[in-house]
Amino acid sequence: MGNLILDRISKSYGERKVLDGLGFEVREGELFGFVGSNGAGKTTTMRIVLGVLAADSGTVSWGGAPLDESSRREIGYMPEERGLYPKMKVREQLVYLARLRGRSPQDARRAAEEWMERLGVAERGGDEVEKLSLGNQQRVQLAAALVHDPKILVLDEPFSGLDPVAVDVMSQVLRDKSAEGVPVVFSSHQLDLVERLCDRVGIIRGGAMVAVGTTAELQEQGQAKLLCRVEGAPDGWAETVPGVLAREGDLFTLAPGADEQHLLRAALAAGQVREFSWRRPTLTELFRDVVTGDKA
Ligand SMILES: Nc1ncnc2c1ncn2[C@@H]1O[C@H](COP(=O)(O)OP(=O)(O)OP(=O)(O)O)[C@@H](O)[C@H]1O
Repeated sequence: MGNLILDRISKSYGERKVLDGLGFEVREGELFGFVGSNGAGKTTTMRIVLGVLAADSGTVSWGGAPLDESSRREIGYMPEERGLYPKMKVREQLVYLARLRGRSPQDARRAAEEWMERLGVAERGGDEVEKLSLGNQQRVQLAAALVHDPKILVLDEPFSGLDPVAVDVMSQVLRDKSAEGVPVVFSSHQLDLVERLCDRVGIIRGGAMVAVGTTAELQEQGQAKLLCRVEGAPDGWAETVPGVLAREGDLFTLAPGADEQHLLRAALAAGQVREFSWRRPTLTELFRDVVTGDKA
């Protein structure tokens, strides 16, 4: 196995620089969430890892050696523009893809059956891909990424459009693959899911990584807020409390070093205090801060 390392990747389309010295590492056995706004460069990055696109500069290595044609065969890839043959039957297609990556006919057939079963599309094995619903096509697409027993997984928005049951199935498969030691990187706009699932998260903005770490590490960098819920308080009760910088509903942002006891005392004086606790920012809040530039 080994770590997947992207180092100072740059890529321009004509005059337009899309990736600007991007670097990050997906460790073996790690589930890494790759997030960023539309057009930030996620798909471009993944296609460079795959070798479908060439970077202008920078390197991609795995286990200490640059990725080459042979090591790229060990990647399981789920492209954003799903790449199945619509007229080919599900089972045939999976066997074909596994064979293409060098698996024996028996291994390819066995793996196709196993993954169809695991991903809940076994009864559709004899159907043409185009006859499946989009969500089921996506399950087949994941099977296609897994059928050759990849040592690296790169998945472009694997969760988009899936129903909650399929999200759970997909999540468990990714967890299991990473538990086997495979570095798994996937992009997603579903940040609650990324927060729940990933060991580490990288946020890309303007073609560069602006934050990388575990959710807890990123939360350390974000500003904690105070949740203060008071019943029966008049509007504007907190307006003159020292140290309060901003308020959104029951959430208060305090000035650095401000004493939260001022707010508590004011709240007790204003009404019935039902909740009073510090709250770390969610990944969605951190993401907003980072992509709008507040913490970049
Ligand atoms: N073949 C191309 N020619 C010119 N520009 C391109 C090409 N492919 C992508 N781009 C541009 O590169 C930028 C990055 O695109 P990319 O698809 O990598 O973003 P993304 O982060 O995957 O976005 P999304 O979340 O919307 O999928 C975009 O501005 C896009 O318009």
